[in-house]
Amino acid sequence: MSQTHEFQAEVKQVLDIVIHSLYTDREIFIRELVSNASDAMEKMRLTQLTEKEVFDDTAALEISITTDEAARTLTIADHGIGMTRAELVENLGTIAHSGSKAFAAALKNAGKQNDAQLIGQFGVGFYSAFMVADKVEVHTHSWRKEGEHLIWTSDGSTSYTIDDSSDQARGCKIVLHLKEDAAEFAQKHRVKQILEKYSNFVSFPVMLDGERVNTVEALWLKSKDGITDEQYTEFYRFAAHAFDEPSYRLHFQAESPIAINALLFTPTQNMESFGMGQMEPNVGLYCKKVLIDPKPKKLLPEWMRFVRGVIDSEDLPLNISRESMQDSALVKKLGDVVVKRLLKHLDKEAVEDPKKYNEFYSNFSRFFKEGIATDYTNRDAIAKLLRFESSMTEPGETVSLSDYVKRMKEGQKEIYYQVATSRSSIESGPYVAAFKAKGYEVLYMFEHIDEYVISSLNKFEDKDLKSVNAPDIDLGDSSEEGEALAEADATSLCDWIKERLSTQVETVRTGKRLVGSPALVLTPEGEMSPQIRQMMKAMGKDGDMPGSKVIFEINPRHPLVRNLSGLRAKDPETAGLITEQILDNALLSAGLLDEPQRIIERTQKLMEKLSA
Ligand SMILES: Nc1ncnc2c1ncn2[C@@H]1O[C@H](COP(=O)(O)OP(=O)(O)OP(=O)(O)O)[C@@H](O)[C@H]1O
Repeated sequence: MSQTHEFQAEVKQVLDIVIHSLYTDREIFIRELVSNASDAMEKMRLTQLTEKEVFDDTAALEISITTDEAARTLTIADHGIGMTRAELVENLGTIAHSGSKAFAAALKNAGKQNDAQLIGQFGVGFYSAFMVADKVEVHTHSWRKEGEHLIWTSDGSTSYTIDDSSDQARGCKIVLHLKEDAAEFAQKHRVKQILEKYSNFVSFPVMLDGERVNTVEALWLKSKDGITDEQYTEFYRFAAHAFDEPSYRLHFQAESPIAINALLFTPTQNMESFGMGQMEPNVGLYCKKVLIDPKPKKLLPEWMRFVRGVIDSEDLPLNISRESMQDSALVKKLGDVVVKRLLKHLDKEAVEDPKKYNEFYSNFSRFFKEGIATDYTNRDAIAKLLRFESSMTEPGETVSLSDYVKRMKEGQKEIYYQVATSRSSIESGPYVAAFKAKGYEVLYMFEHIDEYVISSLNKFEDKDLKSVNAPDIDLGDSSEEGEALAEADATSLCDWIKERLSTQVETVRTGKRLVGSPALVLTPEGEMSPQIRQMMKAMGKDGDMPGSKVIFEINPRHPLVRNLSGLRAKDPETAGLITEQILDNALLSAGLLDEPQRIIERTQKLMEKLSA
């Protein structure tokens, strides 16, 4: 029965670009199709361990590639799991997989001129066949006995058809009818040259026109000395279906507490930053070269989902089912060892080449912060990998918590930080000046989640992490010069302010930590901090937040405050307006000013008075 289906809209868009853009590196389609064939056979190998009823059970697990120059075709056949009718529709008619999803998302944000570049960055999996072919046939039979022999055909325009096929084998046979300008891919020597780059990573025989082109070897089991950087990169791209360069790699063997051969990579590009939702875990679990699970969920902690690669352990029982594997103590131990090694490795790399690490970190910091909040076991090691700007760094440069602690001043007991939207809002605000005056470094954090992350971390190397706007910080007397209000005057001014602003402030007091600014506000202990409030607001949850009162600290040395003390007897109305304005300025600096429009009216009044 012949059926015609329309491609999903996103697929049409992707295909349109694949077909029409002048992409220079077209040969990658072979890597994509061979890697799909290899994936399908890895899945088959697993299925055979648990399923008794398998169609065409004796078919050899190998990839056969055939070239036909006269017919201008290239055929890639495997005996993997194949596809049912529904799977054909789902897998080849919609954007189901991560690479193309990210590509489609990036397309939305990019101008037309970048299309070709974009394909280079993401890859489009199966659809890359249409870069070189004007017709693609997929003959397939699923491993399920009740499946049908089917042929999927398309010219890559708007639709595809599914017909019955006379082909009798399990798996997929993909026939590419090559475009005139892609005739080279029907030449055996050309295809061989391409296959040589990575066919050795395929753990099944790869046959080209009946001749074996690969020696099956698992790169991760080889000694590091015999592997070049190019081979590592090719492997990363092949195994992770990636198109970027790996940023870091870790290749190690260990015997105890458990036998491990691991080869791990971190990407350069953060796919989640393209607005395409969460990545799946992507480190395959093997036992003696046999894939047990391509995407094991509980092997590495969830926040490490950006890591790619392979973990192989001969201690794992081969017939372990995926479900019981996830809860196995052995797998947990395996994960623990690998995570520790990887965190240590990143820490070492970060110290050796801070510039490179900073670049990596700027793309992946979100994952590390998620790790701090969710991965209690590894929290301290992850904390070493965090980086922040600070009062002692140039804009854009960062410091680690370890370096912060190393350069803490004598007598300084805590690690100080401030969360705000930008460096300039921190530096023009009233909080940091007193810390700077004492020579204490303040970490600058620019994301709302930082507050939450830091409160989960709480301590680093036994030092408390403390926000500069915590109410209980005592820096001793500040070094600011200048005459202060007499204590009695200051107390009576505080009482007067408290009375006027009682709906907004809980306490009014003179503060020692103020340098150069007239006042600041602090959030009382136990109240929601400004950053958490903003986070709630951003999530639309501010409706049920109680309006909280603040602690208002005034600077008895500041001329404005000293003048105010006298003015309140002479001209209470102006003094009142000025006091309200000082409070609003302080609330604004703290990110707590909810009704900024009231400032306009008040400054208007003040200006009228001034100009009279
Ligand atoms: N040879 C094959 N045998 C069985 N299924 C296949 C084969 N080739 C492709 N598929 C199915 O089609 C889907 C889409 O393939 P495609 O290459 O576009 O993406 P992918 O390999 O899943 O994703 P990515 O390249 O991002 O890892 C695959 O996930 C798989 O389910």
